[in-house]
Amino acid sequence: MVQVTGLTVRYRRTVALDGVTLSLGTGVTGLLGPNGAGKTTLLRALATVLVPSDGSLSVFGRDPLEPRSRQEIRRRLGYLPQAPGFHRHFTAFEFVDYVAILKEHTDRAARHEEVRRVLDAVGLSEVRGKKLKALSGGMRQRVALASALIGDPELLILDEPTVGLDPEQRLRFRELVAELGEGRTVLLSTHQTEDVSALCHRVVVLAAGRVRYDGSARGLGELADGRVWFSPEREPRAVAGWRTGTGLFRNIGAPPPGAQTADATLEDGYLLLNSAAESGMWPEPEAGTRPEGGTR
Ligand SMILES: Nc1ncnc2c1ncn2[C@@H]1O[C@H](COP(=O)(O)OP(=O)(O)OP(=O)(O)O)[C@@H](O)[C@H]1O
Repeated sequence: MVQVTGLTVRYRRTVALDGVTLSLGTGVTGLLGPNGAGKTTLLRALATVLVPSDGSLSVFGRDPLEPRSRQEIRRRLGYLPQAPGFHRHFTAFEFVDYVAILKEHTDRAARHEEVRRVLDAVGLSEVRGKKLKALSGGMRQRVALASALIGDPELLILDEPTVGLDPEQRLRFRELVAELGEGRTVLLSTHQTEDVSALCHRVVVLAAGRVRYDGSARGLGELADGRVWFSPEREPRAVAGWRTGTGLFRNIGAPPPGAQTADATLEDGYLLLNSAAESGMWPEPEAGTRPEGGTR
């Protein structure tokens, strides 16, 4: 569905993506990475909003640099940007309808039916006549998701879609994305490791514009197997650690002899990967390869 090869994006002197190679197929893939890792840049390149400096990109087997292909790709993908601009005086219906018009849905009756369908899919049928300025942040986020669903896209690109959602809304959102991932390709960029654990069969971790991990969600957690332990005091040998509610420190890294290790989570694996790579304690994988333990 999507093939990215040696993708490089530079903004003046900043190298936002540095030779990223990956492919995406059906299902939900999580994209994790610290601030500034290049996640949004990768998503924008895939959504054909941004032209890469180097490397190649193929979406639905087409090259987005070619104008006709780009148009075709845009018709078949849904993109939820990080900070979608809202026209506050539009109603939810008018906003999604406006996006549908931009997506060239010209038949008015069919378009309105599609707008009702996507608003229903995100659970907003009841408030479709309300102005966006009167909706909560979480509801507005769902309006944005609804507009990304116009035309039932085969590829969905979601940039931090759960920001500002309360736990119940996040749960609903997870259900919806899990459903959408059946038979579609969904790329979900997020800082929420719980969302990735709950939703994604596969995870790509970016840092400083490079792929640090590309493999199963379980495999990312497994990187921290035997490397998580509790201690009464802060542990200088831990690459990451914090005091928990019980007063004990939860540490990630190389445990001292005799330490009782705890079950590792995906977040532990992610933190270990980032912290260890930053401190040079973890061998940095080549772009597009998986570190040991990362199985698909
Ligand atoms: N339009 C731009 N002009 C100049 N530099 C940019 C631009 N957009 C992004 N960058 C830089 O490129 C790098 C990657 O940014 P990007 O927004 O892709 O990261 P991110 O992983 O999405 O971060 P976050 O998690 O904070 O959203 C950063 O160093 C950022 O400052």
